[in-house]
This record gives sequence, structure tokens and C-alpha cells, in this order.
Amino acid sequence: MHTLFTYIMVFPRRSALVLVALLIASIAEGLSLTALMPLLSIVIGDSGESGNSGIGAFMETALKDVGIEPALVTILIIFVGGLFFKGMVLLLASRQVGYTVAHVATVLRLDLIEALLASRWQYYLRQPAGALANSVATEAHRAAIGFEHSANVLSLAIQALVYAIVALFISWEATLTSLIIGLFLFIALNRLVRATRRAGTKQTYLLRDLLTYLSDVLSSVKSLKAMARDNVADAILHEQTQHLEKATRREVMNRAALTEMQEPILTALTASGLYLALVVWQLPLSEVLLMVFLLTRILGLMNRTQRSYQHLAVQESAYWALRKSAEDARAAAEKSTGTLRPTLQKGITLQHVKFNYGQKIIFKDLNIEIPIKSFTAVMGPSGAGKSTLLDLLCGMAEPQSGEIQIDGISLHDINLRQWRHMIGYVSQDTILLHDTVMSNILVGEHALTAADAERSLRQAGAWDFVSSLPEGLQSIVGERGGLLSGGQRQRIAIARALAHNPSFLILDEPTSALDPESEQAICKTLRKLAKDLTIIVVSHQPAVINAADRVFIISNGEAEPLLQISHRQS
Ligand SMILES: Nc1ncnc2c1ncn2[C@@H]1O[C@H](COP(=O)(O)OP(=O)(O)OP(=O)(O)O)[C@@H](O)[C@H]1O
Repeated sequence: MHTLFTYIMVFPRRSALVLVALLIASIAEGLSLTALMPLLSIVIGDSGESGNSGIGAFMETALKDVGIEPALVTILIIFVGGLFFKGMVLLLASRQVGYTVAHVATVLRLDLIEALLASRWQYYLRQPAGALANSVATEAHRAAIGFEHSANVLSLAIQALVYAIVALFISWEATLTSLIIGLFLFIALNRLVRATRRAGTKQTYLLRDLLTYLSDVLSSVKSLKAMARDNVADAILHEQTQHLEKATRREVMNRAALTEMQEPILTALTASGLYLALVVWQLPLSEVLLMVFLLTRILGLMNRTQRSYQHLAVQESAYWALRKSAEDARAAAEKSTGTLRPTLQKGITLQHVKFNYGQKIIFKDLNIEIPIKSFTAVMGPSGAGKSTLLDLLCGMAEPQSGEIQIDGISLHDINLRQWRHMIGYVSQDTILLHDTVMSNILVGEHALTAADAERSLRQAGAWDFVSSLPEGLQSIVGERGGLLSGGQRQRIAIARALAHNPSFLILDEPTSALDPESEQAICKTLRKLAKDLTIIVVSHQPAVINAADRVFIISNGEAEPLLQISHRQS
């Protein structure tokens, strides 16, 4: 019930619209069936008796008032017309429900994606990619279906209530007895709903685990295959899918059990009601038929409400899991404290920077100066903190003490987004999108054009190989850039970093996959670029170190300058 009310609170306007649509559809359905009553009275020649029985009489009088004689043919035409009308209304209602369900899924997806992209880098790093893909794809869909079932539960419950009120006027004893029996059945069969909820929750978490593992395996499938160790991954995936199958079986079994147990019970109740009304209470047949119709409808609606509630129980865990992911991400939102617009006209300074990951000290007292239009190289043993230094420069990590200044202003006081707009970044692992070369360079930035892509490819020394591809800029690079060589991928990544004309270029081991010739070409490019922009490169490659005009060695939490030679004239 908590989920049901939460849906309504989160989507009040949409819930109201869906509810109204569903209620109109069911009223249309109810009216078309109710029109059968006078028809039945006429067919069994009992219209006189039906004169006392509320709705039948009302229908007859209403028809006479609008000048329609309630003859068999007329009533049949009204009945069929009513069904057509009901069909039309149902279609419109279904359209509204469909739009709303799609909208709910979109809202949930965007909410999670936005929260994640706005979260701190350290938080983001800990999120398994497969689980996120699963949340956006399956959980958002299941949560939206859950919303549909919530609306169904509410609409069916309201209908049951309305029918119950009408039936109370006809025979309060029979109505109350039916309601009590219905409620008792509702409680007795609720065990099946609880079991279904458990199966649904299990599916939610099993699917997350499965997708997390699957995406990890897929990203390293080449090396696993090469070592013939893919069978281990296969066995784990097999086991996980079997757990999932078991949970799905449980869900389906409990749903079928509820449906199959409701029907015979409802039939038995109807038969007993008929016997009581006709034999014990000796009520007139038309009235009994009307009552049987209303009571089976109330109990039927109660049953359908429970079945919809059971459907909701299967899906609700997806909604809560998705919501928790979004809330956790929001709680870990990156806090941009600064408001000042950055400039880069003097340089970047790190002063007495201390930084640790938890208990692990990375920097004790880091002091580095990066003048503008310089080419700084950073080297040092693996794990010394070179990539962490780059994270600090982008504001993806914040020092515990000390300061990073851009043109003499603390990065803490600078608007981080504006600062990052000035950065071109090439990461250690070059992962390209499964898209064209052009899309990989422009990555959806509308302000950039094909001319920017060509210019940046030329700057990165990649234009020759891209223009020789059969479709040039429009060539697809394959999954993670798998159709290109490691060196070609790196050069496309450099072109991507240069496309928006950054002022500060950050490169983390940009030539690790290049042959000496290509590496020399990149170094030459970087030297040329350093005339106009500020560059910092993490690298162990002698060619890069030689090309730089400032080199720092990071070790033991500090930075030592290695040499300072000027290539300005070269
Ligand atoms: N997000 C993180 N959370 C906790 N520890 C981290 C995190 N990122 C890196 N580390 C640790 O911090 C240390 C420095 O990592 P960093 O990646 O900066 O090293 P590096 O000098 O770039 O290494 P390499 O040359 O191998 O790339 C490592 O010991 C690493 O295990």
C-alpha cells in the first residue's frame, strides 16, 4: 500500500488522469452491462416485478422518457452500441495509461541519470556499470508498470465500493454478507501476494547482480577467451540465470494460484447466494438476477483488485531499488562551492597539497607550478598518485588541506563547470563510443562542427588515417573502438580533447599504445600546441619526457622537479 500511495504522491496529476480514464472506461463497461437488466426482464416477461427493482425500472423509465420503447430489438441495439462506445472509451483510456506509463519510466530514468552524472567522482567510481544499465533499462520499465497496476488497484477498489453502495440499497443483508466473505477471502489469499512480492524483490536484486557481472565479463571477454577461461564466467552466469528463473517461476506460480483459487470460490459463493435468494428468501427472479449480477461483480472486482495488487507487488521492488539508487546518488552530489569565473592567463599552482583516500596518504606536501603555455610532464612509480594529481586539477577530487590556485584564485572558489569547460582531458584508458569517428570527437556538443572535428584530428595527427577510412569521419569505430588500433584510438581521444579549443590540456599516458614514430608525431603536436595552451602529461615515455619543458617526479607524496629545459625556440 505504501508503494501505491507513494506513486500517487510522486505523480499526482498523472495518477488522477489515469484514474479518471480507467473509471470512465469501467463506467462505460458497467452501463453497457446494466442495460441488459431491462432486456432480461422483458425476455423473461418479468417487467412488472422489475418495476420495483431500482436500476431495471430506472432504465425502462429513462428509455421511455427519451421516446424509446424498451422492446427487445431496441434494447439489443442499445446494448451493442453501448459496447462499441465502451470500446472507444477503453481505447482512449488505454492511450492515456500508455502515455503515463511511458512518461513515468522516462522520469525515473532521467532522474537516476541526472543524479548520477551530478554525483561526486569518488561515488560514481564505485557504481557498477551493469547495475546502472539494468536500473535504467529494466527497473525503470518495471517501476512504470508498477505505476499502472497501482492505478488499476485504485480504480478497481473505487468500482467495487460504488457497486457495493448500489447493492446495499437493493439488499443490505446479502451485500454485507458478501463483503465480509470477500474481505475474509482477501485476507486468506494475501499469503500468495506476499510470496509474489518476495519473488519480485529477489528478481530485482538477482537481475542487478547478473547485469553487473555480465557487463564486467563482456568488457574483459577477449582476454578470458584467449586464456580459455570464459567457461568460468559462463558457469557463474549460468548459475545466476538459474536463480533468476527460479524466482520468476515462483512469481508466476503464485499469480496463477491466486487466479485459480479465486474463480471456484467466487462461483461457489454465487451458487450459494442464488440458492439463498431464490429458495430461502424467495425473492423475485428479476431482483435476484440483478443482485447476483451486482454481488458477483463486487466480489469479482475485489478479486481483480487483489490480482492487480499482486502484479504491483511483483514490480514495486524495482521502483524502490531505482529510487534508492537515485537518492544515494543525490546524497553524493558534487558540491560546487565556487562561483568565480576562471581565467588562465598566469598559471596553475599547487601549494602544500595534502590528499588521502581514506587512511591511505597519497600526497603529504605537494608543490607544483604550471605556468601557462608550458608543457609539463609528470612521472613516477605506479600508484604514486599521478592520475590523482590530474583529478585534483580538474576538481574531481579535493585536497584535505593546501590549495590549488588558478591564476592566483583558489579552485575552491571557482565555478567548477566553467573551469572544466576550459579543460581538454585524455584519460588513461581510451574507451570510445560505439559510433562514428565524428560522434566520438564531438560527443553531442552542438556548438562543434565537422570543421572542428577535422581541425582537432589534424592537431592530433589522426587526419591521415581517418580520411583514408572508407567513410572518413562517418566511419564506425566499433564496440569500445574495437575496429581501430590502440594508437588510432588514442589519437581520436586526443582529437576529442582538442575539439572545443581548451586552454588546459591534461593527458594521462597518451602515447602508451603508440609506435615510436607516432609517439614522436604526438610529441611534436604537443610541443606545437604548447605555444598556445597549457599542457600537463602523465607519462613514462622518454620521448614525452624529452619533449616537455618541465618534468616532475612524484614519489612519497611529494613532487620533485627533474629538469627544466626550454624548448621554446624549437
Ligand atoms: N578512487 C580511489 N579510491 C581509493 N584509492 C584510490 C582511488 N584511486 C586510486 N587510488 C589509490 O591511490 C593510489 C594512487 O593512484 P593513482 O591512480 O593516482 O596512481 P598512478 O600514479 O596514476 O598509478 P599508475 O601509474 O599505475 O597509473 C593507488 O595506490 C591507488 O590504489
